[in-house]
Amino acid sequence: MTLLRVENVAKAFHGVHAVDGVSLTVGQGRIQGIIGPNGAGKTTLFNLVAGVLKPDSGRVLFDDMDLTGAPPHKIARAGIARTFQLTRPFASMSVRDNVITAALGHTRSRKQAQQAADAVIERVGLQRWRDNVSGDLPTAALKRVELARALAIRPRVLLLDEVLAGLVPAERQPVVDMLATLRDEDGLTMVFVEHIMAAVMRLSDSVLVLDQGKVIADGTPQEVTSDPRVIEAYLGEEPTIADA
Ligand SMILES: Nc1ncnc2c1ncn2[C@@H]1O[C@H](COP(=O)(O)OP(=O)(O)OP(=O)(O)O)[C@@H](O)[C@H]1O
Repeated sequence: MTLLRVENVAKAFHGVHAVDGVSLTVGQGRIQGIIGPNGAGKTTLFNLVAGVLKPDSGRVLFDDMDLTGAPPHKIARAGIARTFQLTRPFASMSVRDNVITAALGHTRSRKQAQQAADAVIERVGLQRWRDNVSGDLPTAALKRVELARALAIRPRVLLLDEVLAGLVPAERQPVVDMLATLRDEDGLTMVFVEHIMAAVMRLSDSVLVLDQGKVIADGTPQEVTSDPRVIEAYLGEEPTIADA
């Protein structure tokens, strides 16, 4: 079953076609990777789906609801959550309060929000940091807080924007394993933008490749990484293909 359908969306900034007629369908319980060189339009595409930006044209459909141009809170309430490339927790709040605050977007009951937050904190392995002030956390833990905040609204689709960026290789593997578990055990549908190709290869059911706002390839990880256009536009210049 298709859960998220992006139809021919476009967005230009002062004449720069950041996203130029991109379509995408993501089935329930699938993981969709998005790759491409810097400036390809990946983050802009996320922002169009999450309601941070309104498309100039095209549509965003989620579970057959037309969410095109809807504000971020409405999109979150419909079941689409996102993480940001740069983490954005409230620095002076504890990890637990940060996650409770996010959970309150889903429920008005403080007790339910606390229970949801505690469950999510355990799910992402943040128990030892639970009562720490978020601003004091190392990057790897901050990334998990970002993930926990997104999961706290109990999304049906999770948009992950470079969740592995800033992590050393030893820190990446547990996060990749966690994402695989979220799909395999919780049936969570994910769309993720990532430069670490080992993670893209391991996690993606399907990969969309963007270059200069356009789709240049769409297929299985094996198909797109052997596509000469993708090698020329992206992989050839990036040493990350064999990175762990
Ligand atoms: N708010 C904005 N105002 C003007 N131009 C923008 C804005 N956001 C993005 N752009 C431009 O749109 C194009 C696509 O940018 P975008 O950030 O979506 O690419 P990206 O694929 O996410 O890149 P990266 O891998 O570096 O994060 C770039 O040329 C960028 O400069």
